[in-house]
Amino acid sequence: MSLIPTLAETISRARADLRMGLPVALGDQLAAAVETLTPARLADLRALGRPVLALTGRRAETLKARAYDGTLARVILRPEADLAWLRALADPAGDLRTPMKGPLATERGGDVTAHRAALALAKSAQLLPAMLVVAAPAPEGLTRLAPGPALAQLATEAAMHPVAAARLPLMSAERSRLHVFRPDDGGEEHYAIEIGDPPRDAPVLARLHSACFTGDVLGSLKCDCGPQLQAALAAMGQAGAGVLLYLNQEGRGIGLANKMRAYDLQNQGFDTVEANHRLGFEDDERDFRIGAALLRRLGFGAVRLMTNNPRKVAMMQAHGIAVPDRVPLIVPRNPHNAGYLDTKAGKSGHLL
Ligand SMILES: Nc1nc2c(ncn2[C@@H]2O[C@H](COP(=O)(O)OP(=O)(O)OP(=O)(O)O)[C@@H](O)[C@H]2O)c(=O)[nH]1
Ligand SMILES: [Zn+2]
Repeated sequence: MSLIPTLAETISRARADLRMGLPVALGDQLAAAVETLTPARLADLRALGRPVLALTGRRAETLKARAYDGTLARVILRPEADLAWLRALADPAGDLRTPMKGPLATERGGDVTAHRAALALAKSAQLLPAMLVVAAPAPEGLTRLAPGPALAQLATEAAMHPVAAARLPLMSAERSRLHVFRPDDGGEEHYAIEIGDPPRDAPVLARLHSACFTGDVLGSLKCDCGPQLQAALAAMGQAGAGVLLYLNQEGRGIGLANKMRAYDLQNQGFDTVEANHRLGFEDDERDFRIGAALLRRLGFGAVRLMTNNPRKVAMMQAHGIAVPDRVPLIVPRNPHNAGYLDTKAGKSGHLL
């Protein structure tokens, strides 16, 4: 029956629920995001059973909590644990000011599929990956998911559909078209800027640009995104042909709010990679299959990829796009981005 939501559609609802502060049912567990939880909902969840706080292994490492499940830790709540305590475990902003939150006891053994699904959902909703999970039947009206299939679906590539396209003359290239793509799972829209009329049977000059509101729009000096965006468009304009994908994966996939949390940690002395880890994220949470899918949808099978990031090259190749050529995209350093560029070169393997 086509009017019943599909698994992908139900996941989209679950994302929206978590962002609103509503718990979702994952099999026989209820899961709520600590970031959006209210005192009333915390009290009601506690009344249903014995909740644990699911954290990523990254966050657990900073908190010195044992992650018995590898990339996941389940912190046991003490009787006096309140929302402020949970928030302090979820959000590293106050780690240096109030370092002693523990010692934290963590659970071992048992099935953690629901906890893993809960953390994957939090990340895909661009919330802090800290989820309160309690074994309890779902009250009427909550979104329900089977945790195993939900996890598998989250790892599945959403089909991207072209929605609209129009001519858009740019300063760097007058003959340009902007295409808008929409995934079938209610996720973010992404854009392709096609410059000139690149032939489909030859490698196209291409850039996979990840959204950076601060760099692209505001001209932030902290990163190299704005100048890279302009330089890529200028090079394509000069060459007379190219394709720039503008992927809405702000902050390497963690979203602008979490990126600002990461910047706050960077102001406390951590580098860009450490900041992501302290928040509970991997250094790069982007899904590069989207870029490959868009290139394919536009008819391109081979690219001359403008990037300094060898991972992007490897990801394109792994997802069926040939990369016969890598074109470096070096932009000027300034006192604010020097540390960031050094970390990308030193820790993330960028060729700068
Ligand atoms: N989490 C996080 N994201 C950042 C930070 N600085 C910039 N970004 C994001 O990083 C992304 C920029 O990466 P890109 O320039 O597309 O790619 P790259 O991996 O640096 O590789 P290149 O192709 O060589 O530029 C954007 O989504 C930015 O919002 C940071 O300190 N923390
Ligand atoms: Zn940036």
